[in-house]
Amino acid sequence: MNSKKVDDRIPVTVLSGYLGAGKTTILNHVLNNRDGLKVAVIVNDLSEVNIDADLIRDGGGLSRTEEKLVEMSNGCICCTLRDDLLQEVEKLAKAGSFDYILIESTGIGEPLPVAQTFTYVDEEQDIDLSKLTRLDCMVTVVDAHHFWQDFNSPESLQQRNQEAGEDDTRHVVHLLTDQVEFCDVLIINKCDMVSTEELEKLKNALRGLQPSAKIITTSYGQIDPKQILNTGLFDFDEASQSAGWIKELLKEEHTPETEEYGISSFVYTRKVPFHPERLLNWMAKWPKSVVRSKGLVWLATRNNTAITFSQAGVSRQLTPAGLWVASLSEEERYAYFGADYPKSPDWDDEWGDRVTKLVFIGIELDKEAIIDSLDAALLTQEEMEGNWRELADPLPAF
Ligand SMILES: Nc1nc2c(ncn2[C@@H]2O[C@H](COP(=O)(O)OP(=O)(O)OP(=O)(O)O)[C@@H](O)[C@H]2O)c(=O)[nH]1
Repeated sequence: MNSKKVDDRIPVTVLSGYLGAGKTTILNHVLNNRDGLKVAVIVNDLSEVNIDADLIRDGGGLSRTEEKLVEMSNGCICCTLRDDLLQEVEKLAKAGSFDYILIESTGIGEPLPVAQTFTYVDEEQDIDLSKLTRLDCMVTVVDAHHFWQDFNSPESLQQRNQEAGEDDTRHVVHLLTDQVEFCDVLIINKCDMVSTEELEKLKNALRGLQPSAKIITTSYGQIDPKQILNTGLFDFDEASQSAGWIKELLKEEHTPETEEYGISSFVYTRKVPFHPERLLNWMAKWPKSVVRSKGLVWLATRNNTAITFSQAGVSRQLTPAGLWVASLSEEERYAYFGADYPKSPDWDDEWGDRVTKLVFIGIELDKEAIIDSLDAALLTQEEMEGNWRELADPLPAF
């Protein structure tokens, strides 16, 4: 007897990617080459008028009787329309008449919360999509022609009138980074608009940001549908850890330089705090070769607070991440963690878990110059012995 378990859950592919990257073009191409699959399509548009839905209705060749196009407008499926997405997908899956669900997210949508919708049980609505559906593939589409312009832009979505709501303070580069760092397949579209050399450079940089995804290059979305349908690629834990900076941080052994694809990355680790003013001066003269960096920073003047450092393109941020475990009293540690408080691998008797640990990803990185200039921003021996509170600190209070 064949004991192989048949997975009868309906597979789902989600397309994300910044505005105008080519999601609808790809979707229509895939629909026109769907090889008999009965497909339900969900198209999400931030505005009231769902233009993409019209384009798919006109260009996707969906059967009016056997297939379905669901429009989700006036919001984003990763936030305001999340509940509606749950309900729509549940309805489609329960209908039992489709072989596949294809979702096109809005250009300003983040893929991670959409993926979570398929993997977590929604207690409030009592919907567990993981019983009905199988998230097959998270796809991010990148515009080869516009990528660098957007990635290097200091603009926020609000400045471009593209925000999801009044409290949406995201910058374009953060959105692009979130989209690229969370996917199984990365489609570089509009390759007709760049030279071979430019494309190679872009591919290298994207490979550094996202080392796990399959990268496909195309023009006008002319991909083989098999590359994004029934791939079996999605795995939540893997996707959550697929960003280049996480991979580098988790590596047990740091291979000195990965010259593969011309990209290199390294981790800068120091158990000496930074002088805040010198660190800010260093950040102001940002090394152009660095595409992405992220990690934790130990600042002398904020000795109790671990600080997250995140850079993508021209955007650089220092934000509080929480207290160092070492800054807590024994009673506080007990209250937070019980008898066994976590000791990170970087723990030492003098400073506990305080550490600076930064991942740098870039093209043709001058690693030694970066390390030397960062070292010059650490406290000197003399400063280590002085009063840290008196050091110049231009950062705002957290
Ligand atoms: N030159 C060129 N143009 C393309 C390519 N792919 C799509 N386009 C054009 O780019 C524009 C945007 O494409 P869409 O497929 O609508 O992009 P989208 O990501 O769905 O856009 P939004 O829904 O606004 O986020 C359209 O005018 C397409 O015809 C391509 O590979 N090369």
